[in-house]
Amino acid sequence: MESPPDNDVLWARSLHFRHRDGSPGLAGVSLGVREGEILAVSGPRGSGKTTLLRCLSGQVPVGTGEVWFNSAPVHTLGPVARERLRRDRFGWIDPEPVLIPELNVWENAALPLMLRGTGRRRAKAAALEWLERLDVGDRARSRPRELRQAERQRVAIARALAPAPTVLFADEPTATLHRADRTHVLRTLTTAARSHGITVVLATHDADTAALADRTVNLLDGRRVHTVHLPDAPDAEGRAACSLSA
Ligand SMILES: Nc1ncnc2c1ncn2[C@@H]1O[C@H](COP(=O)(O)OP(=O)(O)OP(=O)(O)O)[C@@H](O)[C@H]1O
Repeated sequence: MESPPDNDVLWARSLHFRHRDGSPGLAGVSLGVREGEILAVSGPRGSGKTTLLRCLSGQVPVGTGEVWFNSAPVHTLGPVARERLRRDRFGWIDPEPVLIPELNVWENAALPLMLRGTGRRRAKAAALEWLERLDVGDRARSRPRELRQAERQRVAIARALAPAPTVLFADEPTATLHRADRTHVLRTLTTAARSHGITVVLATHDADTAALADRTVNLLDGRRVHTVHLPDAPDAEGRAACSLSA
């Protein structure tokens, strides 16, 4: 078995994935993510970005292929070990914020730290620090329903960053935000990741968002491609231009 390169924090080889209903998800994706890197996974809707992030983060078991984290196999782990890995080493941001309505904002942001065993006081301090950085510190005692959507997404991002995960998976984290909010939140996220050495895998179909990353991997129909050029208007045949990788 080929071993992953030492400086890749995540490494995947020939990932194939089919959804439960038989829909194709991934068709032989290989990639490496270097430590501290911000990697954009780009491609049009339905190209497999979310599926790839879910496979890399151990949310779902891969069909065939390998996923390695810090030179240890993830693809051979059972559900409990994968769950522990996700809790202790990974962070996740969904396109839409999923917060617990019964908890206030700081409790939501502190929850992953407390689940890892951090005491309530320290978890609260870390949560408040990140909420401040994301400009929602003044909403710390509010319930999620009292916040605007953009504020809720900032809370979800603070919650993902507070435990300083080794790898943060961000699935279209600013897709639902207005342009001004989007730029600010993305810059906060990438600056925070760089200053804390957090590796980020960022799924996006937006070229401006991908431009903030160190490197971009393009997907189309569950495969890696060299380029995915999405013109403003569809070309003569109504399709985006693309070229398949070897
Ligand atoms: N749970 C599911 N069951 C069946 N098919 C699915 C499921 N989730 C995704 N798919 C299909 O798998 C393919 C890849 O979907 P995926 O969500 O990974 O793409 P994506 O690039 O993240 O798209 P988007 O930008 O719209 O989120 C699509 O054809 C999609 O319809």
